[in-house]
Amino acid sequence: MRHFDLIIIGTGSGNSLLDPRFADLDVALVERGVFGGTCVNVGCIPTKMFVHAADLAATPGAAARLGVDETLDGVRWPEIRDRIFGRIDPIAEGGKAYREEHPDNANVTLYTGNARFVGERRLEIDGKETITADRIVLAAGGRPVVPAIEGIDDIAFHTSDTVMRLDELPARMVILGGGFIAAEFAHVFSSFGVEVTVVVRSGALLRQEDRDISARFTELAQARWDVRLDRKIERVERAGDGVRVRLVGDEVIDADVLLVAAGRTPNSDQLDVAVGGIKVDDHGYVVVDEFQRASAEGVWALGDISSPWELKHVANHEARVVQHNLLNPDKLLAADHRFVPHAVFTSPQIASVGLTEQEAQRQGVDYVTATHEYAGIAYGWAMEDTTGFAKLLADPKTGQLIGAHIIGPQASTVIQPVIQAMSFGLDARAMAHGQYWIHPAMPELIENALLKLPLEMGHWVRRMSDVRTRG
Ligand SMILES: Cc1cc2nc3c(=O)[nH]c(=O)nc-3n(C[C@H](O)[C@H](O)[C@H](O)COP(=O)(O)OP(=O)(O)OC[C@H]3O[C@@H](n4cnc5c(N)ncnc54)[C@H](O)[C@@H]3O)c2cc1C
Ligand SMILES: NC(=O)c1ccc[n+]([C@@H]2O[C@H](COP(=O)([O-])OP(=O)(O)OC[C@H]3O[C@@H](n4cnc5c(N)ncnc54)[C@H](O)[C@@H]3O)[C@@H](O)[C@H]2O)c1
Repeated sequence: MRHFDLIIIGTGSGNSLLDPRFADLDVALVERGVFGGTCVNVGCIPTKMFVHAADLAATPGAAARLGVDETLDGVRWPEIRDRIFGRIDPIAEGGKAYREEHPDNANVTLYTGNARFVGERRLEIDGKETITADRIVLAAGGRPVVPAIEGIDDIAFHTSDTVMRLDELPARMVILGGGFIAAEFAHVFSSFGVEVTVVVRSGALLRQEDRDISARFTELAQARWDVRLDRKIERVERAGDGVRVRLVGDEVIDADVLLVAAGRTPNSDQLDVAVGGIKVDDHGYVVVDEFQRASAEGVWALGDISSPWELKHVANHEARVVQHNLLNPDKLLAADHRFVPHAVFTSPQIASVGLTEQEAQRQGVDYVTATHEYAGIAYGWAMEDTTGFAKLLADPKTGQLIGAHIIGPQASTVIQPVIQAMSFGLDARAMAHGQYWIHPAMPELIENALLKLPLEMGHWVRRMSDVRTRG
C-alpha cells in the first residue's frame, strides 16, 4: 500500500490542478478512461468542431433568401470525423505522456484504472492496489443517463460518447431528449442531411431556458425536424440494421440510429464515496461547501461530480478554487456561483445567464423585463433575421440586471457584456448610457434591450452628469 500527499481522481479538470507549485508533493493521478476527460475527448471541443462544420453545411439554405445561390455538394463524414479526432486524440496521448514521462512530473504517479473508496482517504485501483493520501480531490465527472426503456438492452444505441464516431452518416436518426445534447446534435446531423426525429416527454424543447426562448426554439425546431412533444416511449426494438421506437399510443418511428440524450449523472456511486465518508445529495452530486470541501476531512470535489451545472467553465473555475485552497490552507478562497452562464450551440444559438422569468416568479423576486428583436438593430436587420431576440430582467429598485436570455446569431458572444455587468454589479442604466456601442455591430442588441428596461432615470442621470462635469 502506497501513501501519497495528494490523490486526484479524474484527468479532466482535475489534471489542470498540477503545476510547478505542487512539485514538492507526492501526487497520484487516477484515470480509468481516456486521458483528459469529457470536454476535450467527447464533449465541448469535438461537438463544437462538428457544429462549425454543420454551420457551414447549413449556409446554402440561408443564403438563397438573400440572393446568394449556393449548393451543398456533399458532406464527407468519414473525413470530417477523422479530421476532428485526428486533432483531438493526440491531445489525450500527449497529455498522458507528459504526466508519465516528462521530468516536470517526477513527483506524479499516473494510475490507469478505476478508483473506488475502501475507507476514509483510502482507495482501491481496479480492485488490486490500495493507495491512501492526506488529501484527495474528486474530479471524476459524470456519465450519460440511459433510461430504463423496455428493449434498450437488446439494441445498439448511441450516447454522446459514441455518436461522433459513427462509421457512416445514417439516413435517419431518432434522438431521445430535448436538452443541450439533443439540440446540438439535431443541428449537426440534420445540417449534414440526416432526417432527424426528436422525441421529448414534455411539451417543449430546452424547457430549462426562459419560457420565451424555449417556446421560440421549439417553434423553429418543429419547422426543421420531426419533433414529437409530450411523448412517452413504450419500447425499442431492432428493425433490420436499425431501430424501431414504439411510442405510447401506437406511434412508430423507424431509424438507423438511436441517440439517447437524457441527461448525465455524477460518477459518485461508482466511486463508492459513502465508504469514504463523503455525503452526496439526492441526485448523487458530492456535497461541497463554498470552498469546494466535501464532508469528509481532507476531501475536495470539483466539476460534474459535485456541480449540477455540468459545464466546463464551472469545472475550470472550481478547479482554480481547489488549486488555490490546496496551496493556501490558511487562506481559503470561496467559489463564485452567482452568475453562471451557458450557451447551447444549436441553430439559432442560445445563451443565458441569471434568472429566467419563471424562476423570478417562483422565487417571488421583483423584476422588470424588456425584449429586443435582432430585426430591430442594424446588423440583425441587414441579415434579415426574423426570429432572434434578447430578453433582459432587472431589479426595478436597484437597476441591477438579474437575467439575460438570447436566441439568435452569435448569442454566446453577444451575452458576454451582460455577464460582466452582472458579475461586477454594473447598473443597467450606466451600462446602456455610459459607454459607446459600436455601430452597426451585434451588441447593439443588448444596448437596445437595456434602453427599453422601464427603470427610473432621474437619480441616475444626475449621477452621470456629475461624472461628466467633473471629467
Ligand atoms: C456532448 C457534450 C458536450 C458538451 N459541451 C459543452 C460545452 O459546449 N460547454 C461547456 O461548458 N460544457 C460542455 N459540456 C460539459 C463539460 O464537458 C463538462 O462539464 C466537463 O467536461 C466536466 O469536467 P470534469 O473535470 O468535472 O469531468 P470529466 O472531464 O468528465 O473528467 C472526469 C474523469 O474522471 C474519470 N473517472 C471517473 N470515474 C473514475 C474512477 N472511479 N476512477 C478513475 N477515473 C475516473 C473519467 O474517466 C474522466 O476522464 C459538454 C458535455 C457533453 C457530454
Ligand atoms: N453547450 C453546452 O454547454 C453543453 C452541450 C452539451 C451538454 N452539456 C452539458 O451536458 C449535460 C447533459 O446534456 P443533456 O442534453 O443530456 O441533458 P439535459 O438535462 O440538458 O436534457 C436531458 C433531456 O432528456 C429528457 N429526459 C430525461 N430523462 C428522460 C427519460 N427517462 N425519458 C425521456 N426523456 C428524458 C429531459 O426531459 C431533457 O429533455 C447538460 O446538463 C449540460 O450541462 C453542455
